[in-house]
This record gives sequence, structure tokens and C-alpha cells, in this order.
Amino acid sequence: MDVAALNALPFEDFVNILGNVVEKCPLITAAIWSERPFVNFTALETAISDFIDALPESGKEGILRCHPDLAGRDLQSGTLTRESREEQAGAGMSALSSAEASRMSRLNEEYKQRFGFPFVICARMTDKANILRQLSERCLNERATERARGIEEVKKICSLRLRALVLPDAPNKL
Ligand SMILES: NC(=O)NC1NC(=O)NC1=O
Repeated sequence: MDVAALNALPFEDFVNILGNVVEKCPLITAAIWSERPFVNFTALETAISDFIDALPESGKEGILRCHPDLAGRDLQSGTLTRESREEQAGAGMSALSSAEASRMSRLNEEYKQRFGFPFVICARMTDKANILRQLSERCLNERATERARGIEEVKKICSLRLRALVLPDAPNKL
């Protein structure tokens, strides 16, 4: 679907199609609908990014908390969203050795204990070894740094999800 077609969608369809570009945050898609028409893909992406940036810190943390852990309970129980399942599988999260799985689980818990929100990284732009390395390194950061870093990653995830929907020939198709 191209941007012109998206601009023509009624509210319900727009939210049904784009509602999970930010994981479990359809409110963001609902909010930017009123900013149509978007002149191009970048304008759509910028509208989402600007909406996120305008949120108070509690809102940004809320977005981070909507993200499932990497290789966490939702992956084990099959309750990830389709997008998240494909992203996590692509980064090898569904095929961890038991040693890797327990390290991931321990570090995810440590991160959440320290910051009060989960570790978020754009799985499609990295791999298993880097995820584990980043997770242990980022545990040492300050809370505000991590809040901002997590939001940067949310925007990367959003950009790739949007590209898959709006620019069907883009790489990293979902
Ligand atoms: N916690 C976390 O980073 N989750 C994710 N990252 C990603 O690319 N997809 C996810 O579900």
C-alpha cells in the first residue's frame, strides 16, 4: 500500500493496518490519523516520531513497557504479536541454547530491576551476540540515558514495520 492509499483510509482501517507499528500502542496511530494527508513516507514516519517525542517521560516509559522481553515469557508461550515473533526469530531468539536463554533471562530481569522498564533493541538490525553484549553493557547506564536509548530503538522498529507495510519492496519485509 502506498502513502496516497493510506491517506485515503477511514480511521478504523488506518488503525487496523498501522496500529502495531509501535508495539501494542495503537493510540499513536490513532492520534496521527488526523494529520493526514502525509506527503510521503518520511512525513508519516516523522509524525509518529514527533508524537513520541512530545510525550512526557512517563509516556515514553509506557511505550517501552508495552514491549515484550526478548526471548521472554511471551515467546515461550506463543503470545508475541506477529511482528515481534518474526523480529525475534530473525535475531535467533527462538533458538537459544539453554545457557544463552538463562543468561538472557537473568540480564533482562537485572535490567528491569534497575530501570523499571524492559530492555528494547531493534532485533532486525542486530544479532544474538550483539543483543547479549548490549544488554549487559546497557545495564550499566543511567536511567535517563536508557529511556532515550530505548525510545531510539522503538523508532527503528517502527520504521522497519512501516516500511514493510507502506513500501512493499523495501528490505526487511515483515
Ligand atoms: N524487548 C525488545 O526489544 N523487543 C523487541 N525488539 C524487536 O525488534 N521486536 C521486539 O519484540
